[in-house]
Amino acid sequence: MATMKLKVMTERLRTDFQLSIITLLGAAAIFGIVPFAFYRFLEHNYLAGFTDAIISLGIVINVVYAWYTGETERSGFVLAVFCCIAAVVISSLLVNVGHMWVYPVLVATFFLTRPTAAILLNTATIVSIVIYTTSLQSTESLFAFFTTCVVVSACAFIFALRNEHQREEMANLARLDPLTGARNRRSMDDALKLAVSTAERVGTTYALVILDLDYFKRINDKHGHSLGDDILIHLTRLVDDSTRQTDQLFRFGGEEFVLLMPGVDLQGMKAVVYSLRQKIRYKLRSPDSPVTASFGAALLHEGETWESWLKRADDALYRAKDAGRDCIIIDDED
Ligand SMILES: Nc1nc2c(ncn2[C@@H]2O[C@H](COP(=O)(O)OP(=O)(O)OP(=O)(O)O)[C@@H](O)[C@H]2O)c(=O)[nH]1
Repeated sequence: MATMKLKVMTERLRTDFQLSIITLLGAAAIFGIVPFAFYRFLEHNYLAGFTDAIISLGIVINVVYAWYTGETERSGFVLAVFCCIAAVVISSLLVNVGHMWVYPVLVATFFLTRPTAAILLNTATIVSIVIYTTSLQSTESLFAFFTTCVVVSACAFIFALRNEHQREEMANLARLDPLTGARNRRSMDDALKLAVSTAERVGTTYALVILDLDYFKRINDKHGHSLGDDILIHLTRLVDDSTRQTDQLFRFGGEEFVLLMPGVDLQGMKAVVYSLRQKIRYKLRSPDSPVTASFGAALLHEGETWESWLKRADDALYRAKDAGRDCIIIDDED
């Protein structure tokens, strides 16, 4: 049981970047601040000791909240605000050393919350410390403090931005087909599962269309793979431009695509499929002939699993191929 829980926690840390950052910064803050809280009490500086204790408690509550609710965005923002306030309070309480705590806080804000919010929080923190702290009296020390804070914030900003960009790219690589930019098979499985659970919960209707280009092997063999690739890319654009923003296109296999459409009934599904067939016929061309596609379509039935829904659409596609290609079979019309 304990091993199972540990496994789940490790998996959450591995897959949820924001949660791992909140936990890591939380742990670092606790290990860094708690010894100081004891030290302040021992030297009878009770105000600073209580402040350190309250800061540690606030951080722990925030980390627990993030783990318990999964609301890491809100928790990260609250933690960033809390750490900034703590840095200002500690700077004004501990003359000479207090303002040193601001540096890790200025870095942490960029990892806890969005860049714009972090910039605003850092600016407010730096200005408040310059106003309230008594240890920065000379113009030189004020200037040095201000400059180092800006340099630290700028470095953290650039690093956090690059990090976010790389994470987005990696997420896209895991989700998208590299040739066409359509979503890949893995995200299709997730989307179909989500569609089935949404239909059960709120009763949304869903349509599924599988389309497969006809005699694509001949096009490849006759005109080369790179022309085949261009046709696949063009097809993806054509379907994207012809469908709603809420519709999702997935590359199911080589020249086979799946279109998932929420909020669509039988008439709506037929209208989309017939119009797609026309557009493919007239807009996709190999050098010597038009390109055509066969379609299998099915509406999601009540209580049905996503696997059986996909199979009905796939069976309809096979019947469309058997019927001579360039053909549409709607499963729900049988
Ligand atoms: N250019 C290109 N071709 C691909 C890609 N993926 C798969 N294919 C080709 O798609 C062709 C699919 O051939 P088949 O499964 O026989 O299908 P088909 O020729 O379209 O015949 P029907 O579907 O029965 O009409 C094969 O020649 C594959 O090499 C790709 O990414 N790019």
